[in-house]
Amino acid sequence: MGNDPTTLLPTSLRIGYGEDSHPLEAGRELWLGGLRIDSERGAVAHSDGDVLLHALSDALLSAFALGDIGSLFPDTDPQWRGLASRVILGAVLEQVRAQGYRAAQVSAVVMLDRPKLAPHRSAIQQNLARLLELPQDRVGITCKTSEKLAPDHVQCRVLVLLEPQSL
Ligand SMILES: Nc1ccn([C@@H]2O[C@H](COP(=O)(O)O)[C@@H](O)[C@H]2O)c(=O)n1
Ligand SMILES: C[C@@]1(CO)OP(=O)(O)OP(=O)(O)OC[C@H]1O
Repeated sequence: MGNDPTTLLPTSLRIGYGEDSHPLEAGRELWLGGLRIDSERGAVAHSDGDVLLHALSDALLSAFALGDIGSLFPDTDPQWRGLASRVILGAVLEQVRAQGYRAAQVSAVVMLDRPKLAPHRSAIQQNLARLLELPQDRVGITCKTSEKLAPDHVQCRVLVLLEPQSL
């Protein structure tokens, strides 16, 4: 590896993992990855209930042991009611930048029985890539049904790899 400053030392990489889930209810909006998805039911939440942005934000915070989005935006605080989750992600990305890092790759699994998400995958991927300033092929989105094990919930798991801004 020598003294080449561009050499990628394994210890300079960070990894973060996050999860989120919300119950589904008729008359609520369904937000995923910063986009509103046409659906008969949406997430019951204090904010817009975007499980993908919540799990991603928690994964980014976890990479630096910075707590979780509930500590930054407590759901007991009325000022965060109806909060757009892109605001949460924006605040978290500021913290990531303050550590001298940026996202390098994201891998997300969204679990939802209905509606079908595959038709929205590319739009969600594109929006996440834009928010994270990443090429689209660095944002993987897997859509899964729960096989009717959790028909009344939307869930998400996210793994994120981070690299120093200096690379
Ligand atoms: N809400 C969803 C869930 C899944 N899909 C797509 O359906 C395929 C099969 O899903 P399984 O859970 O049975 O593995 C898979 O290709 C998913 O992309 C979907 O579009 N929307
Ligand atoms: C985002 C916050 C704050 O509005 O509330 P919710 O929308 O209920 O979502 P959750 O995933 O429980 O995350 C933490 C919260 O404090």
